Amino acid sequence: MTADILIDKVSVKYKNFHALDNVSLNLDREKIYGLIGRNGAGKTTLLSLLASFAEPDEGSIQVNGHPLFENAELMQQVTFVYEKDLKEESEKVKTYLNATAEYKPNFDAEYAMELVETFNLPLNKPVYKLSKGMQSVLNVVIGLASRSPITIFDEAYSGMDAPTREIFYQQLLEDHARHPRTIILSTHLVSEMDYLFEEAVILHKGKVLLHEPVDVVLEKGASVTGAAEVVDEFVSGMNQIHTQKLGGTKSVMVIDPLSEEQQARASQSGLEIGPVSLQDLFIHLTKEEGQHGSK
Ligand SMILES: Nc1ncnc2c1ncn2[C@@H]1O[C@H](COP(=O)(O)OP(=O)(O)OP(=O)(O)O)[C@@H](O)[C@H]1O
Repeated sequence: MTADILIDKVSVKYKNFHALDNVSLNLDREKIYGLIGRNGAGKTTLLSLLASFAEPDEGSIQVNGHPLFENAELMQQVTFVYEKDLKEESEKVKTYLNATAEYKPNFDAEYAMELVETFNLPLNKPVYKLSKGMQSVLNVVIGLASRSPITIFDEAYSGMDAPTREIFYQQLLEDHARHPRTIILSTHLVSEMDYLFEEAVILHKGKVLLHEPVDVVLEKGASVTGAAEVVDEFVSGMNQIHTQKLGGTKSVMVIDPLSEEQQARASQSGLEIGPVSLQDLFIHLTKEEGQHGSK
């Protein structure tokens, strides 16, 4: 089974505050989604609904055309990986993994053992004695080996060091290619993880600000790099969202898409044109009045 998710006009309220405000999203099966948003944007609230931890106050969520909430069969198809507190877990890693496998219908024990070796996870250590990073690894191993049609990683990597995260990203891409499924990655590590995403969803103050394929997002603007004075002249009058300067070289992100004529002119002037970065676009789109970046 693979899964389509239809989130239709969903709102979640805490007293008068809307954590989610009329959110509609259609998530196609087998894609990898990046869910990004500033602190408090509503990411975990949304993902908790997909994990059936709660029901929306308004609107509905359907998976493959069936309402998700309290649907035991569909809930079995969802794995929600988050920074779970494991300090009460006294059983060994091996026992913990075996126990998890029992309620995950697609769990691949052989793949779990491969991951244990790859990440150097100590099978005979009690779970509560694992370092914070290794506890994240255990959560992530369960997420990958569960092979659930809907797999959600909610900032599940914060404890992991950079080389370990890199192994996770590689495993995720390789296993997704072997066993395509819907994967949602919520993260603040946008520039590190953007290459994993097929589609990006930006949540802002409980609303969907953007939902588009990443390659379309990257065409919304451009980075212009070259000799500072040539760059300055070229981008003059354009909507500039980020500037970096190193010696005489300057790189400016603009969010005007460049015409063919402009691209030709840039290359004649010795300028290098690249895509806009998802992170810069995200910062730009969610900037509050009065907040300034490195411009
Ligand atoms: N139980 C609750 N009671 C009241 N407000 C809540 C509750 N849970 C979440 N909120 C509020 O809802 C908003 C969205 O929270 P949420 O945890 O979904 O954000 P997030 O995008 O995951 O943030 P972060 O990136 O900081 O983890 C926040 O303003 C938060 O304070």
